[in-house]
Amino acid sequence: MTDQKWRIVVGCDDAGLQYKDILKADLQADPRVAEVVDVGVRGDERTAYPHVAVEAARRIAAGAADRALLICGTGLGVAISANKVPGIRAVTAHDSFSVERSVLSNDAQVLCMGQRVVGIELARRLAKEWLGYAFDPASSSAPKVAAISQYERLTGRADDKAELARDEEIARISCG
Ligand SMILES: O=C(CO)[C@H](O)COP(=O)(O)O
Repeated sequence: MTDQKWRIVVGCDDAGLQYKDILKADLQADPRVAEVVDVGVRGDERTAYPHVAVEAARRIAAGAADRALLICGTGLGVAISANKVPGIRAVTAHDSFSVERSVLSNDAQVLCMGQRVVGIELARRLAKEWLGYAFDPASSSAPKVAAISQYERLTGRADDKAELARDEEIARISCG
């Protein structure tokens, strides 16, 4: 459980619009939520899911939001896209345990669901449960999440010299 009030971004493509709007209304009505920012799509918009997901993820990476809830047909494309933004850990989850562990094990800031996969009442329940979890930086999961960040940081380096240093550092990363 957490006392934190979340700043949340919601987003979807046309295949996730109905769920996004319902979940957005739930989040706006939840006392644990400080702010909900909708990055689309709305109405008849046809923006493809990668653009919406990356926009949402960038807001988190920039510190303007804490979390994002993204919906597409499957919840897969938005997760893949959001994960392209450095520092972002996005997951697709349609069950209670995975939603819990996405936060407590993985410190995932982005939860993705598929409107064509999960029923709306389960999606609503999962989003509600999701708000109740906060990652514990003192937990045994923290070094594993730190290792993910290290891999990301090191594999992002471009030049040859850095590549050598990167490989050496990668070899030293351990979740021990
Ligand atoms: O589910 C989607 C992407 O993972 C999206 O809503 C539909 O994508 P499409 O099958 O490429 O149209």
